[in-house]
Amino acid sequence: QQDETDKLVSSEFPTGQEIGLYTFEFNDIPLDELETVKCTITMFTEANLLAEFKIPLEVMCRWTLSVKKNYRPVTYHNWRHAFNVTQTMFTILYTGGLIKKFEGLEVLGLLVACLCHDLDHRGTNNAFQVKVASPLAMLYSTSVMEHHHFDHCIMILNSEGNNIFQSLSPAQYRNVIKMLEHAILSTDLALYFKKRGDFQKLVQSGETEYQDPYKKDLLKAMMMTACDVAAITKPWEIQEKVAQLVANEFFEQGDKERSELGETPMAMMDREKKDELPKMQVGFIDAICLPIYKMFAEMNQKLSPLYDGVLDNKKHWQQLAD
Ligand SMILES: CCCCn1ccc(=O)c2c(N)nc(-c3ccccc3)cc21
Ligand SMILES: [Zn+2]
Repeated sequence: QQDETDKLVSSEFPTGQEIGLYTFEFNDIPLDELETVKCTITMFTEANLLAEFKIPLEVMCRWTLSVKKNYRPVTYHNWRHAFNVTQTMFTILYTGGLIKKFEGLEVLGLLVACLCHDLDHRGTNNAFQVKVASPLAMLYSTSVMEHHHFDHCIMILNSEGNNIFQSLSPAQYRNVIKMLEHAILSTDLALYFKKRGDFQKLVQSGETEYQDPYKKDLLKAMMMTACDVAAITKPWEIQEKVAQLVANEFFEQGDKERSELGETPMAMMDREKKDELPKMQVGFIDAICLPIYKMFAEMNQKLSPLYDGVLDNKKHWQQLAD
């Protein structure tokens, strides 16, 4: 652990421009693991967070390596998913123009929340935890996995030499931890459905400031969801690969439901219905994706590349479904 951190601290870091960090079409696939770690540190550096919050580079490197290590090598909900979600948040802020609505501490909270939002994911969803009465389901009654992801995030911050918040004042520390909990819990899609009606009203009312605490929290929650499913907005060559990863992880859960529970899994998780994937993709896009990216595009036209990306992918999936 120490030598890995030392090597990273003394290595060369790419600039955001060089690696396309500011584009919605960013593609992690050509990058190796070490490059994804360096890109993560470049995001925090170029957001001026290491300087503003006096985060020693060594602590930043050690913490980033710890976060990566605490993602399991599952098919979809792995380190690369967290890395991609974080890069999307970075681009929504800096290229999408939302940065001017937030203080530095909020930007720190949002990027840390993205990187940690699926920590220690087992490749199975909340319903599965409850069905198998997993230890996590015994701990938390709602948003089971999301509570665990937050808990795991705190555990890493409390580990020796991993506290990137070490220079924060007690008030700042309390504030950023509260923001982490809110942001990570809001990645439970069940909460997105509850909240998006209110966000829709806000966007339609022409709200542009989002400075009122309630409005700002609602915007942050919607930003977390927009980043969490952003793979659906990527160029088709990337989207079709990621969709297969998501489907395969669903199928692996379906296999467990058959073998461990003797249950027939829902269609989305039933590999025997894999030829229905294109139709299910269209359903997923219509139900979850188009609404949220349409709202963001209406809020700020600099965010329309996300909406355009989903529309393009819907066409591809529609053709495959016909
Ligand atoms: C755990 C939630 C994952 C949500 N998700 C995030 C990003 C994506 O790109 C995609 C995707 N392309 N497809 C699906 C999907 C697959 C099979 C049936 C229904 C939906 C989900 C998805
Ligand atoms: Zn996620």
